[in-house]
Amino acid sequence: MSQNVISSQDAATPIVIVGHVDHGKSTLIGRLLHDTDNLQEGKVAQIIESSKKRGLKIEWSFLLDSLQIERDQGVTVDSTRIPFLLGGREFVIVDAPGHRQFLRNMITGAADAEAAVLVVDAAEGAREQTRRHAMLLHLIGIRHVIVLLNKVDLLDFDQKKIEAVEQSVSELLGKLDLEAALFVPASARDGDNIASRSERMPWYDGPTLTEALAQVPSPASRANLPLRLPVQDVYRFNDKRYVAGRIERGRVRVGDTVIIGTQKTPARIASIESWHTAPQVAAVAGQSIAVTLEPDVIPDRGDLLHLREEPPVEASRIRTRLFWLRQEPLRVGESFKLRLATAEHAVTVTSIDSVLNLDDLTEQPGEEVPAEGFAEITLSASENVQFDPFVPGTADGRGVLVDRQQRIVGGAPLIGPAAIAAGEKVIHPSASTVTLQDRERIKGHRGAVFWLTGLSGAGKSTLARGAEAALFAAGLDVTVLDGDTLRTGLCKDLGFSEVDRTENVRRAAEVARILRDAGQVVLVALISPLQSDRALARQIIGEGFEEVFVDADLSTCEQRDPKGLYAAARSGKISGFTGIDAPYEAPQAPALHLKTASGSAENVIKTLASFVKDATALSGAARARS
Ligand SMILES: Nc1ncnc2c1ncn2[C@@H]1O[C@H](COP(=O)(O)OS(=O)(=O)O)[C@@H](OP(=O)(O)O)[C@H]1O
Ligand SMILES: Nc1ncnc2c1ncn2[C@@H]1O[C@H](COP(=O)(O)OP(=O)(O)O)[C@@H](O)[C@H]1O
Repeated sequence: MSQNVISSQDAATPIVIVGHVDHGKSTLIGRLLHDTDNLQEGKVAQIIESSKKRGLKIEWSFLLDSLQIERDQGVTVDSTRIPFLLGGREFVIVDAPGHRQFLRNMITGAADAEAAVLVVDAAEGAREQTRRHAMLLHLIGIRHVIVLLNKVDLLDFDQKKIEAVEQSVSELLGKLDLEAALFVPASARDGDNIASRSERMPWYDGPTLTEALAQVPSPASRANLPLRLPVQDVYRFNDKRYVAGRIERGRVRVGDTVIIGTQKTPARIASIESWHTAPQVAAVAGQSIAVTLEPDVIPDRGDLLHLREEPPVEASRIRTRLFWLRQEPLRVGESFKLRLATAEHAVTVTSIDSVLNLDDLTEQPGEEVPAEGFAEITLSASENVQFDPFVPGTADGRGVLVDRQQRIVGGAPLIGPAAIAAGEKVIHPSASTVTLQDRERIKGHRGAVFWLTGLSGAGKSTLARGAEAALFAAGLDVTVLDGDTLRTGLCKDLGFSEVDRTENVRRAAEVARILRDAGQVVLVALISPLQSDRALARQIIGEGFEEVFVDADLSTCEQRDPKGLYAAARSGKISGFTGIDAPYEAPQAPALHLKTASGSAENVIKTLASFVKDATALSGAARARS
């Protein structure tokens, strides 16, 4: 390599350690760090001291408790990363506290590993979590699995017994389509076959754990992969235009012709520069550089620079794995930004293809992805997206979904282009480029839905219309969706059967959601008698749904009978009337409870209007921006 070629650093090899509770994971980590001389001075004394206090010999698992837990910012949770050196090679132990956190960390890139140690108590054999962890390793795409058969002292180091356990674990892994690279019989507590060969198992001639780790292939050198240089910034300096970015993979040389983004403009690399160095002739993966181009084309932030012969995948419909982080479930039709390296693309979820049940790890078709759910979905982008399909342990295809408030709502590794199946109903909802913040700034308040529920005659329409007038006068953009009004148009095909009422609620909720997304304050006045229907409305609307109980008892409503409907129901002229011969389920915990059986409507209208005003007020920071 010539002097003025910038080289990338060799990365540490991340190893994830998993195992059923009590099978000895923590003890193994403690023992491994100790036997490989990776413990800071004083740590061993500390462990001996705490073990003594509890009347134990040496309890290596105490080490984990005393190690500093690193919590990365953002989406990272409970990720413990412990660096250690083995024969001059750097490793990082990624501790996986529970399968959900493990999955979350792996998907969002917080814990990246290509190799795993699966700890199995040899006396107990594979247990439920062993199966789950193995399945997750398979799902994540971990290729190199070392099975540590721990606590073999409990089997008296007996070759036959140990080989029988090996056989049964091997069968289990086989069923999950996972193959163990190695089985190491060991006792983590005593140190047998961890960093030194056990004298108590002369029959075993395979590697110790540290020898097995040394055999784990190093992370592939990214410098030898096809060039990917995502544009981070374009700026002018001294009359020259510089295109800046970090080389994700591959290498670039002065004189190379690169292709820029989906517009596919070719340009020659005229020079390569980086901070505090003389101009370079070449640079490789891991380096942040600025290049000048000939001709002087202007790429956009997020454009991928690559070589013509080695293009990335390009697609607007993308099969995507998803780990869903938002509390409210994900549904088809929702729009997000897909953040991929420096690029951001507007995307919409066009289908939820399968949802993984985290309890039994079966994949099933699903209508929605629950919080912390794992699924395969199809994303459709408003333009072509360039990417390399997801590979564990690399930055490839590692998308993240971001909502309108710039919060990360899901890890979304991109798997590949999604084919259109024969007969499939293909929809491509478009995503708005007007942000919620823009709308709030213009309107001076938040969008939200206030869902008024109550018996016929309880006062829903009176209160909603009264509050509408007051709020409008106060400058709010407010709309009322009233049952009777909707039933003269959008819902005129619906009656009052349970199915029709559910559909009525669904349509009203969908309309309310659109209006809320447009920044409006929406007052919905529907009997919506069933809890389950109101739960559906809450789910459709998501954030900004407030349930308001308009509460008057049946006899008051019947006395009022403003439309003569109770009389008609009592005399049998209409059937299935709410409160008479159809159910009404009162809300259990409404955001606002308005009692309307006595007192004037005006006072209640004031209460409702002021509740709405408070709930839709912008925060100080948002007001300051507007
Ligand atoms: N069988 C039966 N049960 C209840 N209500 C009936 C029925 N038949 C007609 N109406 C009139 O329809 C209005 C209720 O419509 P909604 O759309 O609010 O009802 S629902 O949410 O679908 O249950 C309701 O209006 P409100 O009095 O404003 O609630 C009635 O005027
Ligand atoms: N405190 C109150 N709040 C709301 N309405 C009241 C109140 N007191 C009396 N009313 C009367 O009750 C009737 C409620 O009818 P309406 O608003 O159509 O109910 P709903 O839409 O729930 O069927 C109206 O005639 C209204 O004037």
